[in-house]
Amino acid sequence: MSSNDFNSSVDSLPRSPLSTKAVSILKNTFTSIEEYPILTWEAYRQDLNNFNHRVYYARDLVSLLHDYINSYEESFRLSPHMRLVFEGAIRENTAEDDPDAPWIEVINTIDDEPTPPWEFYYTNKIWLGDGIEPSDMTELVGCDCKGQCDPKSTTCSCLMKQQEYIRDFYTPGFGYDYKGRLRIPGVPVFECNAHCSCDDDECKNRVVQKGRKCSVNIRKTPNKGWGVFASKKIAKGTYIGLYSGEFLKDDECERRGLVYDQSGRTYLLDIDFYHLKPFGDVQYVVDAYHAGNFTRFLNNSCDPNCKVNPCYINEPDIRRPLLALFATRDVGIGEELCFNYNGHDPDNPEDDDDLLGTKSIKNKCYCGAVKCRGKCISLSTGLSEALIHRIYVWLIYLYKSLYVPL
Ligand SMILES: C[S@@+](CC[C@H](N)C(=O)[O-])C[C@H]1O[C@@H](n2cnc3c(N)ncnc32)[C@H](O)[C@@H]1O
Repeated sequence: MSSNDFNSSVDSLPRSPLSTKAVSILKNTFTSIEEYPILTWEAYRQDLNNFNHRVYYARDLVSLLHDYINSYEESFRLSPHMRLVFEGAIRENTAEDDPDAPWIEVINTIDDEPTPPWEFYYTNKIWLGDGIEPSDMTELVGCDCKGQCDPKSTTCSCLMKQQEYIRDFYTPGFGYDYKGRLRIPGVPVFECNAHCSCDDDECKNRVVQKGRKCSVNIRKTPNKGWGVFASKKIAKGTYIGLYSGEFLKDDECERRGLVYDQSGRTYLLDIDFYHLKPFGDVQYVVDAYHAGNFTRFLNNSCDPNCKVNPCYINEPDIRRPLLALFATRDVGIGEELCFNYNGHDPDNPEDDDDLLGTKSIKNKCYCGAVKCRGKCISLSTGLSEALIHRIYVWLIYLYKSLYVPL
């Protein structure tokens, strides 16, 4: 069976109708020298017809591969060869968007299960659920920089956008340092996007969109199901992966949550960040149950080494960030990658109230951390770490402004 069979219905390409705004811009796309038209980037990029912003709808997700495998008897499904099929499916489904990412091995030294359950479509993409509109690309603003974007620029519109959120932290610049590592965990990151004129290869403000560089494996744990482990050292601030899956409205998530609660296993991750508080309660959720990548196997820890960070690329709507995982400290070879499902700071005792107040799954937590709270709840992305950092910066600022040398 050709592997393309499994991907065949994935091409839901919307032909976005040209808005009045875009049509009027189109007329200005060409200037000319004598009778020869000159196409300018400034005009070109504003014509939506020139971009192939592909949209993926959850209704187009395919389950052919796992239906096929699950139709066989257990002896076939539990054959050790299935491991290679699983690893191959990962490579196959990410070849287009993550071609340089290191191979992900599936390892089980605990029991005979060769792979995690065949219950999801492996993907790095976001699949829009029912009632979710595609991003309004007419609103996407790109910068006019040439070559690399400069973190000291006074004109880069992506930097200006980033500054709106990073200014509080008294550390001007992009969300990433020159090595592409996240500078302040929890602060939303605004990467350069498809409408920017900077150089895709050179610009340092493009990290998540370049894909995974770190080496990880999916390994069975003794009492938490499957987990994700570092195959090589991972430096603090390194991008780990995108929490991909179905992008849903919160009401659909509530409905699914009831079902998942029965099984004691959930892959629902709320889009719940401090900068979205003005919009009220959680509006969107990513569900990695039916579609997702290795990040769906990251387990909860009360002393985590990773964190979910909001990241914007080709998305003008502030309520719809991507959920990007980053290492929050240096991670050694063989160490399990985990984040705190509640997004809470493990050093903050007040977080216990929230933990007890939640209505979602409460499993016994097997994270093994010295400061383990004993309970593991549903996934959420709250950001107390960023707030603590902000308070810390304010205190330094206050101290500096009050300090009068003798
Ligand atoms: C997002 S999944 C993580 C991957 C999961 N271990 C698997 O095998 O598919 C979340 C589920 O993993 C389990 N889990 C995650 N962290 C845990 C922990 N620290 N202790 C116990 N169970 C955990 C819970 O069943 C939880 O609902």
